[in-house]
Amino acid sequence: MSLNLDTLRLQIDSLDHKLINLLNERAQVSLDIGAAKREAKDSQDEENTHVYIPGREKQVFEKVTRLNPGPLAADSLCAIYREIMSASIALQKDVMVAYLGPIGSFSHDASMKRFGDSVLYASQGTISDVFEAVERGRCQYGVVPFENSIAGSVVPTLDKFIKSKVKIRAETYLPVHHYLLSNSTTEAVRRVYSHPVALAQCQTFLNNQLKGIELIPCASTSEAAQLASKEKYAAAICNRVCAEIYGLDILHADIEDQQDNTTRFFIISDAWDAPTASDKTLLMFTVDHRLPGALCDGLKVFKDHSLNLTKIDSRPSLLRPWHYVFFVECAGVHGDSEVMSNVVSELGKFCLDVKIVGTYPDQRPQDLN
Ligand SMILES: O=C(O)C(=O)C[C@]1(C(=O)O)C=C[C@@H](O)C=C1
Repeated sequence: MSLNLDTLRLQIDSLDHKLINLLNERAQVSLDIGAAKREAKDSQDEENTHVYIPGREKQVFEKVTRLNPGPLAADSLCAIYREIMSASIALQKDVMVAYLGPIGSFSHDASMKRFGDSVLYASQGTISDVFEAVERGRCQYGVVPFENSIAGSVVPTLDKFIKSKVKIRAETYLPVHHYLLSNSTTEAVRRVYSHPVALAQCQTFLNNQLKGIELIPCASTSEAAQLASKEKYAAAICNRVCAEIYGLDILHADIEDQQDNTTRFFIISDAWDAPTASDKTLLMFTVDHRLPGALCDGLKVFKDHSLNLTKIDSRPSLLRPWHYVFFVECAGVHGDSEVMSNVVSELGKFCLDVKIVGTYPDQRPQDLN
Protein backbone atom coordinates (compact mmCIF):
# COMPACT_ATOMS: atom_id res chain seq x y z
CA MET A 1 0.00 0.00 0.00
CA SER A 2 1.49 3.37 -1.01
CA LEU A 3 1.27 6.13 1.59
CA ASN A 4 -0.04 9.40 0.24
CA LEU A 5 0.78 12.42 2.40
CA ASP A 6 -2.30 14.42 1.37
CA THR A 7 -4.63 11.52 2.17
CA LEU A 8 -2.95 10.93 5.53
CA ARG A 9 -3.28 14.62 6.43
CA LEU A 10 -6.95 14.55 5.50
CA GLN A 11 -7.28 11.63 7.95
CA ILE A 12 -5.57 13.70 10.65
CA ASP A 13 -7.88 16.66 9.91
CA SER A 14 -10.92 14.50 10.30
CA LEU A 15 -9.60 12.96 13.57
CA ASP A 16 -8.74 16.43 14.92
CA HIS A 17 -12.29 17.51 14.22
CA LYS A 18 -13.61 14.60 16.30
CA LEU A 19 -11.01 15.20 19.05
CA ILE A 20 -11.93 18.89 19.32
CA ASN A 21 -15.60 18.05 19.69
CA LEU A 22 -14.85 15.34 22.26
CA LEU A 23 -12.53 17.63 24.24
CA ASN A 24 -15.25 20.28 24.35
CA GLU A 25 -17.83 17.71 25.38
CA ARG A 26 -15.47 16.77 28.25
CA ALA A 27 -14.96 20.45 29.11
CA GLN A 28 -18.75 20.92 29.30
CA VAL A 29 -18.98 18.06 31.83
CA SER A 30 -16.17 19.68 33.78
CA LEU A 31 -18.16 22.94 33.89
CA ASP A 32 -21.12 20.95 35.25
CA ILE A 33 -18.81 19.41 37.89
CA GLY A 34 -17.78 22.97 38.82
CA ALA A 35 -21.45 23.93 39.26
CA ALA A 36 -22.07 20.79 41.36
CA LYS A 37 -19.10 21.70 43.58
CA ARG A 38 -20.48 25.23 44.09
CA GLU A 39 -23.87 23.77 45.05
CA ALA A 40 -22.13 21.46 47.53
CA LYS A 41 -20.29 24.48 48.93
CA ASP A 42 -23.60 26.28 49.56
CA SER A 43 -24.75 23.22 51.47
CA GLN A 44 -21.50 23.38 53.53
CA ASP A 45 -20.06 20.17 52.09
CA GLU A 46 -16.47 21.29 52.73
CA GLU A 47 -14.86 18.36 50.92
CA ASN A 48 -16.38 19.35 47.60
CA THR A 49 -15.45 23.02 47.51
CA HIS A 50 -12.02 22.51 45.93
CA VAL A 51 -11.37 22.49 42.21
CA TYR A 52 -8.11 20.53 42.40
CA ILE A 53 -8.85 16.93 43.39
CA PRO A 54 -5.55 15.01 43.56
CA GLY A 55 -7.17 11.61 44.17
CA ARG A 56 -9.42 11.95 41.12
CA GLU A 57 -6.48 13.06 38.98
CA LYS A 58 -4.51 10.00 40.10
CA GLN A 59 -7.46 7.81 39.05
CA VAL A 60 -7.64 9.52 35.64
CA PHE A 61 -3.88 9.04 35.03
CA GLU A 62 -4.12 5.36 36.07
CA LYS A 63 -7.12 4.90 33.79
CA VAL A 64 -5.53 6.48 30.70
CA THR A 65 -2.36 4.45 31.24
CA ARG A 66 -4.41 1.25 31.54
CA LEU A 67 -6.57 1.99 28.51
CA ASN A 68 -3.73 3.13 26.27
CA PRO A 69 -3.44 0.69 23.32
CA GLY A 70 -0.37 2.51 21.84
CA PRO A 71 1.50 3.54 19.79
CA LEU A 72 1.41 6.65 22.05
CA ALA A 73 3.87 6.32 24.97
CA ALA A 74 2.15 6.27 28.38
CA ASP A 75 4.17 9.36 29.43
CA SER A 76 3.06 11.29 26.33
CA LEU A 77 -0.59 10.43 26.94
CA CYS A 78 -0.29 11.46 30.61
CA ALA A 79 1.30 14.78 29.56
CA ILE A 80 -1.66 15.40 27.23
CA TYR A 81 -4.07 14.55 30.04
CA ARG A 82 -2.18 16.84 32.40
CA GLU A 83 -3.05 19.71 30.09
CA ILE A 84 -6.64 18.53 29.57
CA MET A 85 -7.20 18.54 33.34
CA SER A 86 -5.33 21.84 33.74
CA ALA A 87 -7.74 23.42 31.25
CA SER A 88 -10.58 21.74 33.11
CA ILE A 89 -9.46 23.33 36.41
CA ALA A 90 -9.17 26.75 34.76
CA LEU A 91 -12.70 26.45 33.34
CA GLN A 92 -14.12 25.82 36.80
CA LYS A 93 -12.23 28.58 38.62
CA ASP A 94 -9.23 30.92 38.41
CA VAL A 95 -6.63 29.00 40.34
CA MET A 96 -3.39 30.57 41.57
CA VAL A 97 -0.44 28.38 42.62
CA ALA A 98 2.41 29.77 44.76
CA TYR A 99 5.89 28.31 44.29
CA LEU A 100 9.45 29.07 45.36
CA GLY A 101 10.74 31.13 42.44
CA PRO A 102 11.92 32.83 40.37
CA ILE A 103 11.03 30.79 37.26
CA GLY A 104 13.35 27.89 36.50
CA SER A 105 13.46 26.53 40.06
CA PHE A 106 12.74 22.86 40.76
CA SER A 107 9.64 24.01 42.66
CA HIS A 108 8.48 25.73 39.47
CA ASP A 109 9.11 22.53 37.51
CA ALA A 110 7.20 20.45 40.10
CA SER A 111 4.30 22.97 40.07
CA MET A 112 4.01 22.98 36.27
CA LYS A 113 4.09 19.18 36.13
CA ARG A 114 1.38 19.02 38.79
CA PHE A 115 -0.95 21.81 37.60
CA GLY A 116 -0.16 22.27 33.88
CA ASP A 117 -0.20 25.34 31.70
CA SER A 118 -3.73 26.69 32.17
CA VAL A 119 -3.58 27.77 35.83
CA LEU A 120 -1.92 30.95 37.14
CA TYR A 121 1.39 30.88 39.00
CA ALA A 122 2.76 33.26 41.62
CA SER A 123 6.52 33.21 42.20
CA GLN A 124 7.55 33.67 45.87
CA GLY A 125 10.93 34.63 47.33
CA THR A 126 11.09 32.06 50.13
CA ILE A 127 9.41 28.85 51.32
CA SER A 128 7.90 30.88 54.13
CA ASP A 129 6.33 33.24 51.54
CA VAL A 130 4.73 30.24 49.80
CA PHE A 131 3.07 29.26 53.10
CA GLU A 132 1.94 32.83 53.69
CA ALA A 133 0.45 33.20 50.20
CA VAL A 134 -1.75 30.16 50.95
CA GLU A 135 -2.52 31.16 54.55
CA ARG A 136 -3.69 34.62 53.51
CA GLY A 137 -5.78 33.23 50.65
CA ARG A 138 -3.80 35.00 47.90
CA CYS A 139 -3.17 31.57 46.33
CA GLN A 140 -5.38 28.49 46.71
CA TYR A 141 -2.40 26.14 46.45
CA GLY A 142 1.31 26.24 47.20
CA VAL A 143 4.13 23.88 46.24
CA VAL A 144 6.93 23.35 48.80
CA PRO A 145 9.94 20.99 48.79
CA PHE A 146 9.73 18.52 51.68
CA GLU A 147 12.65 16.13 51.32
CA ASN A 148 15.39 15.10 48.94
CA SER A 149 16.66 11.56 48.47
CA ILE A 150 20.30 12.65 49.00
CA ALA A 151 20.15 15.70 51.28
CA GLY A 152 17.19 14.68 53.47
CA SER A 153 14.50 16.93 54.92
CA VAL A 154 14.05 20.55 53.85
CA VAL A 155 14.25 22.19 57.28
CA PRO A 156 12.45 25.51 56.47
CA THR A 157 9.43 23.51 55.29
CA LEU A 158 9.32 21.37 58.46
CA ASP A 159 9.65 24.49 60.62
CA LYS A 160 6.80 26.23 58.79
CA PHE A 161 4.50 23.23 59.34
CA ILE A 162 5.05 23.63 63.09
CA LYS A 163 3.65 27.17 63.06
CA SER A 164 1.27 27.17 60.11
CA LYS A 165 -2.37 26.13 59.78
CA VAL A 166 -2.07 25.04 56.16
CA LYS A 167 -2.79 21.42 55.27
CA ILE A 168 -1.03 19.05 52.92
CA ARG A 169 -3.38 18.14 50.08
CA ALA A 170 -1.08 16.22 47.72
CA GLU A 171 2.48 15.00 47.22
CA THR A 172 4.57 14.79 44.08
CA TYR A 173 8.03 13.36 43.28
CA LEU A 174 10.40 15.11 40.88
CA PRO A 175 13.61 13.52 39.49
CA VAL A 176 16.31 16.16 40.00
CA HIS A 177 19.38 16.65 37.79
CA HIS A 178 21.77 19.49 38.56
CA TYR A 179 23.81 21.55 36.10
CA LEU A 180 26.76 23.88 36.63
CA LEU A 181 25.91 26.99 34.61
CA SER A 182 28.10 30.03 34.10
CA ASN A 183 29.27 32.68 31.66
CA SER A 184 32.82 31.75 32.61
CA THR A 185 34.94 28.57 32.28
CA THR A 186 35.23 25.96 35.07
CA GLU A 187 38.87 27.00 35.69
CA ALA A 188 37.96 30.70 36.06
CA VAL A 189 34.94 30.22 38.36
CA ARG A 190 35.54 31.90 41.75
CA ARG A 191 32.19 31.37 43.46
CA VAL A 192 29.22 29.04 43.13
CA TYR A 193 25.67 30.07 44.01
CA SER A 194 22.91 27.60 44.88
CA HIS A 195 20.26 26.57 47.38
CA PRO A 196 21.88 24.81 50.40
CA VAL A 197 19.91 21.60 49.74
CA ALA A 198 21.15 21.60 46.12
CA LEU A 199 24.77 22.18 47.25
CA ALA A 200 24.38 19.19 49.59
CA GLN A 201 23.35 17.02 46.61
CA CYS A 202 26.54 17.81 44.64
CA GLN A 203 29.25 17.29 47.28
CA THR A 204 31.33 14.83 45.23
CA PHE A 205 31.38 17.07 42.16
CA LEU A 206 32.25 20.16 44.22
CA ASN A 207 35.08 18.33 46.02
CA ASN A 208 36.50 16.91 42.80
CA GLN A 209 36.11 19.85 40.43
CA LEU A 210 35.78 23.02 42.49
CA LYS A 211 37.60 22.30 45.75
CA GLY A 212 38.03 25.37 47.94
CA ILE A 213 35.75 27.57 45.78
CA GLU A 214 33.44 29.90 47.71
CA LEU A 215 29.91 28.42 47.98
CA ILE A 216 27.14 30.98 48.43
CA PRO A 217 23.74 29.76 49.65
CA CYS A 218 20.67 31.33 48.00
CA ALA A 219 16.91 31.22 48.53
CA SER A 220 16.48 29.03 45.42
CA THR A 221 18.47 27.46 42.58
CA SER A 222 16.87 29.81 40.03
CA GLU A 223 17.80 32.84 42.15
CA ALA A 224 21.34 31.42 42.06
CA ALA A 225 21.21 31.34 38.25
CA GLN A 226 19.91 34.91 38.17
CA LEU A 227 22.80 36.08 40.40
CA ALA A 228 25.44 34.12 38.46
CA SER A 229 24.22 35.62 35.17
CA LYS A 230 25.11 39.10 36.46
CA GLU A 231 28.69 38.24 37.45
CA LYS A 232 31.77 37.46 35.42
CA TYR A 233 33.41 34.65 37.40
CA ALA A 234 30.39 33.10 39.09
CA ALA A 235 28.50 29.86 38.47
CA ALA A 236 25.20 28.42 39.66
CA ILE A 237 24.07 24.88 40.45
CA CYS A 238 20.52 24.64 39.17
CA ASN A 239 18.02 23.15 36.75
CA ARG A 240 19.00 22.87 33.07
CA VAL A 241 16.16 25.21 32.00
CA CYS A 242 17.95 28.09 33.77
CA ALA A 243 20.59 28.08 31.00
CA GLU A 244 18.06 29.41 28.53
CA ILE A 245 16.05 31.56 30.94
CA TYR A 246 19.08 33.40 32.38
CA GLY A 247 21.42 33.18 29.37
CA LEU A 248 24.10 30.93 30.90
CA ASP A 249 26.31 28.23 29.36
CA ILE A 250 26.27 24.61 30.54
CA LEU A 251 29.70 23.78 32.02
CA HIS A 252 28.79 20.40 33.56
CA ALA A 253 25.64 18.24 33.40
CA ASP A 254 24.16 15.76 35.91
CA ILE A 255 26.50 16.70 38.76
CA GLU A 256 24.31 15.29 41.56
CA ASP A 257 25.91 12.61 43.77
CA GLN A 258 23.37 9.98 42.72
CA GLN A 259 21.64 9.73 39.38
CA ASP A 260 18.29 8.66 40.89
CA ASN A 261 18.21 11.91 42.90
CA THR A 262 14.57 12.79 43.67
CA THR A 263 12.82 15.57 45.57
CA ARG A 264 9.43 15.12 47.16
CA PHE A 265 7.16 18.19 47.17
CA PHE A 266 3.93 18.84 49.03
CA ILE A 267 0.97 20.72 47.63
CA ILE A 268 -0.39 22.78 50.50
CA SER A 269 -3.83 24.28 50.81
CA ASP A 270 -6.51 25.19 53.36
CA ALA A 271 -7.96 21.65 53.35
CA TRP A 272 -7.15 18.07 52.51
CA ASP A 273 -9.39 15.92 50.38
CA ALA A 274 -11.66 12.88 50.82
CA PRO A 275 -10.19 9.36 51.19
CA THR A 276 -8.92 7.50 48.12
CA ALA A 277 -7.89 3.85 47.64
CA SER A 278 -4.40 4.56 49.04
CA ASP A 279 -3.58 7.55 51.24
CA LYS A 280 -0.73 8.66 53.48
CA THR A 281 -0.99 10.87 56.55
CA LEU A 282 1.63 13.11 58.18
CA LEU A 283 1.29 13.78 61.92
CA MET A 284 3.17 16.04 64.28
CA PHE A 285 3.53 15.79 68.06
CA THR A 286 5.82 17.03 70.81
CA VAL A 287 7.36 14.80 73.46
CA ASP A 288 8.92 15.82 76.73
CA HIS A 289 12.42 14.36 77.01
CA ARG A 290 12.04 14.03 80.78
CA LEU A 291 9.41 11.30 80.38
CA PRO A 292 11.44 8.10 79.94
CA GLY A 293 10.53 6.28 76.72
CA ALA A 294 8.05 8.96 75.57
CA LEU A 295 9.06 8.73 71.91
CA CYS A 296 9.07 4.95 72.07
CA ASP A 297 5.55 4.98 73.54
CA GLY A 298 4.48 7.41 70.82
CA LEU A 299 5.76 5.15 68.06
CA LYS A 300 4.15 2.11 69.73
CA VAL A 301 0.73 3.71 69.16
CA PHE A 302 1.35 3.39 65.40
CA LYS A 303 2.56 -0.19 65.79
CA ASP A 304 -0.53 -1.09 67.85
CA HIS A 305 -2.70 0.09 64.94
CA SER A 306 -0.56 -1.86 62.39
CA LEU A 307 0.47 1.36 60.65
CA ASN A 308 3.53 1.30 58.43
CA LEU A 309 5.74 4.38 58.95
CA THR A 310 7.23 5.92 55.79
CA LYS A 311 9.04 8.90 57.33
CA ILE A 312 10.12 10.11 60.73
CA ASP A 313 11.95 13.32 61.56
CA SER A 314 12.28 15.79 64.41
CA ARG A 315 12.85 19.49 64.94
CA PRO A 316 13.43 21.55 68.10
CA SER A 317 10.01 22.76 69.30
CA LEU A 318 11.38 26.29 70.04
CA LEU A 319 9.01 26.45 73.02
CA ARG A 320 11.58 25.12 75.51
CA PRO A 321 15.11 23.76 75.06
CA TRP A 322 15.25 19.98 74.45
CA HIS A 323 11.59 19.66 73.53
CA TYR A 324 11.21 18.14 70.08
CA VAL A 325 8.46 18.12 67.52
CA PHE A 326 8.30 14.74 65.80
CA PHE A 327 6.95 14.30 62.29
CA VAL A 328 5.63 10.83 61.51
CA GLU A 329 4.16 9.80 58.19
CA CYS A 330 2.17 6.60 57.87
CA ALA A 331 0.93 4.80 54.78
CA GLY A 332 -2.43 3.20 54.03
CA VAL A 333 -4.51 5.50 56.21
CA HIS A 334 -6.54 8.70 55.72
CA GLY A 335 -6.60 11.54 58.24
CA ASP A 336 -10.40 11.37 58.65
CA SER A 337 -10.43 7.62 59.40
CA GLU A 338 -11.44 6.10 62.73
CA VAL A 339 -7.94 4.57 63.03
CA MET A 340 -6.37 8.01 62.78
CA SER A 341 -8.74 9.57 65.25
CA ASN A 342 -7.84 6.76 67.74
CA VAL A 343 -4.12 7.35 67.08
CA VAL A 344 -4.52 11.09 67.74
CA SER A 345 -6.41 10.56 70.98
CA GLU A 346 -3.98 7.91 72.27
CA LEU A 347 -0.97 10.09 71.43
CA GLY A 348 -2.71 13.00 73.17
CA LYS A 349 -2.50 11.14 76.50
CA PHE A 350 1.26 11.67 76.74
CA CYS A 351 2.28 13.93 73.85
CA LEU A 352 1.63 17.63 73.42
CA ASP A 353 0.23 19.44 70.37
CA VAL A 354 -0.76 16.35 68.40
CA LYS A 355 -1.79 17.52 64.95
CA ILE A 356 -2.48 15.98 61.54
CA VAL A 357 -0.48 18.10 59.08
CA GLY A 358 -2.02 16.55 56.02
CA THR A 359 -3.42 13.53 54.27
CA TYR A 360 -2.94 12.83 50.58
CA PRO A 361 -3.04 10.16 47.88
CA ASP A 362 0.10 8.00 47.91
CA GLN A 363 2.06 9.06 44.82
CA ARG A 364 5.27 7.13 45.47
CA PRO A 365 6.82 6.09 42.16
CA GLN A 366 6.66 2.30 41.63
CA ASP A 367 10.40 1.81 42.18
CA LEU A 368 10.27 3.59 45.56
CA ASN A 369 7.44 1.42 46.88
O1 LIG B 1 -13.53 15.34 38.95
C1 LIG B 1 -13.44 16.55 39.26
O2 LIG B 1 -13.67 16.95 40.43
C2 LIG B 1 -13.04 17.54 38.27
O3 LIG B 1 -13.03 18.71 38.57
C3 LIG B 1 -12.66 17.10 36.89
C4 LIG B 1 -11.15 16.97 36.71
C5 LIG B 1 -10.94 16.41 35.26
O4 LIG B 1 -10.85 17.21 34.35
O5 LIG B 1 -10.97 15.18 35.08
C6 LIG B 1 -10.50 18.30 36.83
C7 LIG B 1 -9.80 18.71 37.92
C8 LIG B 1 -9.64 17.88 39.11
O6 LIG B 1 -8.40 18.08 39.73
C9 LIG B 1 -9.91 16.45 38.83
C10 LIG B 1 -10.59 16.05 37.71
